[in-house]
Amino acid sequence: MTSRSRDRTVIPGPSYTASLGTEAAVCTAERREDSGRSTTSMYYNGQILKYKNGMHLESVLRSSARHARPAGLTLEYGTAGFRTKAEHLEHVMYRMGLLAVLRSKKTKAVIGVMVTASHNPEEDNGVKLVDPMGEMLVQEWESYATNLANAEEHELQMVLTNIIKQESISMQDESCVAIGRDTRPSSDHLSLAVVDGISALESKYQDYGLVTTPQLHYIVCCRNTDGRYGEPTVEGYYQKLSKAFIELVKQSPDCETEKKCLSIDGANGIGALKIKEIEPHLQSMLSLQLFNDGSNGRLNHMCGADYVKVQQKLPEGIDVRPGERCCSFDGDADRIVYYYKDSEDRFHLLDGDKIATLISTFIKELLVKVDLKLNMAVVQTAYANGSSTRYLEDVMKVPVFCAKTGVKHLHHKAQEFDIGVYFEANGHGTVLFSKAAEEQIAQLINAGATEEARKAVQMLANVISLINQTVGDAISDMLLIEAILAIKSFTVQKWNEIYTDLPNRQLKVKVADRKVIDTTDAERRTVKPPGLQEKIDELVKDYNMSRAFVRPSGTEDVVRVYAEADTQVSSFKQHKDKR
Ligand SMILES: CC(=O)N[C@H]1[C@@H](OP(=O)(O)O)O[C@H](CO)[C@@H](O)[C@@H]1O
Ligand SMILES: [Mg+2]
Repeated sequence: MTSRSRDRTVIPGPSYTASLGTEAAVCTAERREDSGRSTTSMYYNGQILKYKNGMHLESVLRSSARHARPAGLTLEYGTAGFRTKAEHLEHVMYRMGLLAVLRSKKTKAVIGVMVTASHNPEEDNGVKLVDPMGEMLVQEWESYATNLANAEEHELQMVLTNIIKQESISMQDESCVAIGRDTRPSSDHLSLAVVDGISALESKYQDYGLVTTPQLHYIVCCRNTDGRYGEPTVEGYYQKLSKAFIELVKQSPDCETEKKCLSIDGANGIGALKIKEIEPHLQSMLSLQLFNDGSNGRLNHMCGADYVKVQQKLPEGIDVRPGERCCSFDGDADRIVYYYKDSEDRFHLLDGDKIATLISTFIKELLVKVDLKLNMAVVQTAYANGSSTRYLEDVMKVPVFCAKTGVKHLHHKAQEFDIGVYFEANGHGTVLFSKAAEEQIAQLINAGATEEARKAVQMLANVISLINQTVGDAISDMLLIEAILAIKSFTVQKWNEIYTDLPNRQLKVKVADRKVIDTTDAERRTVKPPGLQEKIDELVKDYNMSRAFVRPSGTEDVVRVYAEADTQVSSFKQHKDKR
């Protein structure tokens, strides 16, 4: 455990010389211990490095000693940043504070740092960086993050210098970092380590405290667009979303007569806190019943979106009456799934695929009414239920694309269209509108030929305001879904009947080294180890409408196995055979 005292200035370790870089650019660090004093000099291609304003990154090393890296621990910036047991993450937090400052100087924009491990168990934690427009950290910087997190103490200055040089970062440029954290017991302490890293590089920062991941993404985007995306505060977020929601719901046929009711499983996390905050803004247009609000249960324990999706059953701690609409958030409120139980006590899940279908159908109908020819596509992952893909392509005539797991991949693909609807089956997703699409819609406001067209264009404009375009957002998605159901007078059962899911199973398998599995074709086929894909093909071919794949997880030390087929027995049998 490292000390948080601010007066420890001793850098442990012997004198050393170390080099890093390519032939063209070699960065060398040299440290001398002399009569108890330690000095570190940095050289770049043989030239001593001096940072203007006198910074030698010495203070970085001094503070770093307070957040020592556990020996032998190697981590990777994975699907959604770093994630592992919270007690192993202090050095990573400190170093991501450093990296966020460099990224901020490079982009000349506010960069976000979110401390969360999303759906992982309470004892885990993690961190992810948010880029200027509220997107995930650009992929090229992920390797910097990994190198920094894994650097030995004596390599730290060198790794930093290398990033500064490679990215031609001017250290005297201004920088600012926005920090957020979830409700895990470790998050408060770990976010202080982020602050320490930011402070070591003398950067500005703003700590937004307890926020959902999407709220931090929203704030970062607002800060970097001079408020054009909205007011950069949690209150601004509530106002923007609730205004758009109320406007939309007013368009529903029975808006005056029927109050919509929804039960929410808050996963005992940050989403529950934030639901309590937004509810008063909704002007009783929606009656929310909150369960697993964190007052006693453990975060994500037998509850939350991941539990419900993977286990395909009701979470604990929620009181469900037959036919009632319910939803679950995950631990950082960027995912949502819906469900209900029928009169025969059967559980029905409406996951990200059903959400993508509902939203894209609604938008397509509005586009037809407005007579706008915008190209719209749905982006899914290999985990999307085969029925949803077939329905979207064959019935809805919407093009569907498959991206690798992880929101950054889906987001990237969705940006290629005027309107890109992307959802992971687990309920993580949003809708992206291109600038051109937004402009065309804005121009049509009040210009519709008929009352119906005017209403439709207004609704499109409100959808744009309601959906969090920076990242998937449980609260924003929930409000959009509720508005659509109200406008279409859909019950949850009617929504569920749009298509019937193929029975499916998802399992986690612990193996010695998950990295031995390598995949291709958006993770739908394995290329390594040899022979594995052939075995899967052999098993799958005996079942109707069947599909199965395996891939190493990017957030947990497991291999994920997925199978679907025409009947529950078939999809389950494939799994058992594979084990
Ligand atoms: C099958 C599955 O649900 N995978 C999840 C999970 O990634 P893995 O790489 O599968 O561990 O966590 C990601 C981050 O939350 C999420 O984006 C993704 O969808
Ligand atoms: Mg999450």
